[in-house]
Amino acid sequence: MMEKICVSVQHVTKQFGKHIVLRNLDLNIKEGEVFGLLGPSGAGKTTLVKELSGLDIPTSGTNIVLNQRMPDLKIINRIGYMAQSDALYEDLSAKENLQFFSNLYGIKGKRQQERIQEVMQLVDLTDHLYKLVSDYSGGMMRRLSLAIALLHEPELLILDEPTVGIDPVLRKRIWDAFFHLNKKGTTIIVTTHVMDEAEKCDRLGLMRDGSIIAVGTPQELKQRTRTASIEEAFLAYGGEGI
Ligand SMILES: Nc1ncnc2c1ncn2[C@@H]1O[C@H](COP(=O)(O)OP(=O)(O)OP(=O)(O)O)[C@@H](O)[C@H]1O
Repeated sequence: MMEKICVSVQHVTKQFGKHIVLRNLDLNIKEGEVFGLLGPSGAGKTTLVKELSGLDIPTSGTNIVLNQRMPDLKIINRIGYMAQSDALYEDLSAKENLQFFSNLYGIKGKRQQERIQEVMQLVDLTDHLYKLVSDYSGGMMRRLSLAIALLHEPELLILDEPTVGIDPVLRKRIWDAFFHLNKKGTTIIVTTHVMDEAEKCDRLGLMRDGSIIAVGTPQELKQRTRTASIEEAFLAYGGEGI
């Protein structure tokens, strides 16, 4: 079977003034995979996923997402993006936040009510639907952000450190939700520092200092470097530790 490409990063460079943040990156992400971007703080992960989400543009090179050159408004509607910091209206309830974003996506009426129920169930916040977001804990806010990213049933879900500040039990629950969506066909790109999360990905791109230093399944990366863990593999590829 021919594997379809969901994301193609082609010779992408990003500079902020003299500072080169992405160095001539090339990367293909396949449809239906869970792809992890792993690297230390400052490696350029957020910069890359922002471009893939259509929120930023490269200085040079091309990002193709779902067969279109980004940024592209039609494609943005087919992507769910969860940023590192939560973009929520804290003086509104969770439900009002969900309604607001549903309206932005053009999800209305009965369908809106159904989707709100579905996504809140998925992130296990059904009991807190009417609570003001200002009364939510940090972990609850992260889950609400995830629920919002899922409202319009995106084909591609881009998650920037989705489980930061979330305890292990909830982290597992959130990853279960990712796998559930992935089984139904959603492609997932996730940035992480967390090794056990990296191990859960189908493939990983190891990033350091604006470059992708290796790509492969967790198994491949360990085998190629004859190491026992992703962390050691990262070091063997010339990473400086995460
Ligand atoms: N708007 C900006 N202007 C100037 N420099 C920026 C800007 N955005 C990012 N950078 C720089 O780009 C580099 C890469 O940042 P980026 O957030 O992409 O890294 P990261 O791998 O996602 O790190 P983290 O895990 O901490 O989020 C950093 O050195 C950062 O300071």
